[in-house]
Amino acid sequence: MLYDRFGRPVTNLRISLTQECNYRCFFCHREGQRFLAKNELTPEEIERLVRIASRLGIRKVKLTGGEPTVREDIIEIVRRIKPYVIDLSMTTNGSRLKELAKPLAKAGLDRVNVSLHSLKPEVYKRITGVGGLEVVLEGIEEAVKYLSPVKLNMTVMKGLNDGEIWDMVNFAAKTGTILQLIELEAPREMTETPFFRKYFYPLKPVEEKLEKLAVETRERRMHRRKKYFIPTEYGIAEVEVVRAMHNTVFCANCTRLRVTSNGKFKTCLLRNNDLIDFVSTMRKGASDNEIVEIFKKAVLMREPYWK
Ligand SMILES: Nc1nc2c(ncn2[C@@H]2O[C@H](COP(=O)(O)OP(=O)(O)OP(=O)(O)O)[C@@H](O)[C@H]2O)c(=O)[nH]1
Ligand code: SF4
Ligand code: SF4
Repeated sequence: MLYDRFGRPVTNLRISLTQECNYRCFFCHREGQRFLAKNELTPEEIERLVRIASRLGIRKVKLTGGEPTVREDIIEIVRRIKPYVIDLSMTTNGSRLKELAKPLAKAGLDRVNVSLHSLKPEVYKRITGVGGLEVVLEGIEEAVKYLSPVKLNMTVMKGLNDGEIWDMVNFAAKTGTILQLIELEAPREMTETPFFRKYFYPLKPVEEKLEKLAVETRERRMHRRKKYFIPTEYGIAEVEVVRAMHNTVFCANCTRLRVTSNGKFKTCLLRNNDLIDFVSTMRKGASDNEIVEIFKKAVLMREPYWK
């Protein structure tokens, strides 16, 4: 197991497979990547990286984007890396889940997180820039059959979807999914922008209400996020709250290292000076041990963002 200078173990890799996306969500953080040249990692390179990571005790991998399912070789990637991974998940906008849920599960994907910021077609379109809510709902229905758990990611934004939180709680119970309520987040220097001020919707009061209503509460190791079990007319809804802004506990319990789609380690979502290239070395014929050294260097550069 690798530990950083703050005693935080690195147990997860978040691999961005591409910067491309078929949506245009106006608040998109693109996993903290900015203006990268395409140069995407190949399935072989991703497999090699994950195999080396497993030697270092990293057995949880999340595939992200952009939108990971726009890669035509997504099934191959999942199939190649599953042998090294205990918990293999993906975060997706859900637009291709209807046709991909079953083959992805067959290839070895364990679970999926689907962005679902609204149940109203017009609001969904305003947020994603493209619409297509119906297809995503069908994709979620299909995903529940083959992947477990299916989580719904709802980024809550003032004046847009903040009135839909409780509808979404019911929807999660009804569909047997887990709801993640996500507070809008941004690097320090952007928190005073008109954009952020306009849409930031603090989830603390919502969390206090969930706390009161919950029949049970659990705490996850990662980020010490709380999970609430809320009774609804459809049964119990599981609700997680992701509140990263100014949250020192969240960062103190951050156990993930990011990998950019063009082959660099990225130590934190919100930093922009933290990239360590590994793919150039890999492409020059480096040994596994040389890649391990780059891994260690990246882990030693990790620092909690809010502290
Ligand atoms: N600041 C920060 N925010 C994160 C981090 N991980 C996830 N988030 C936020 O949580 C949102 C949802 O993340 P997902 O990709 O669905 O994954 P997750 O919920 O973190 O992971 P699992 O619950 O294990 O599936 C992201 O869009 C971010 O806004 C992190 O390490 N740091
Ligand atoms: S679906 Fe995800 S990657 Fe695509 S634009 Fe929206 S937030 Fe960004
Ligand atoms: S250090 Fe904090 S802000 Fe950075 S990735 Fe980890 S949890 Fe997110």
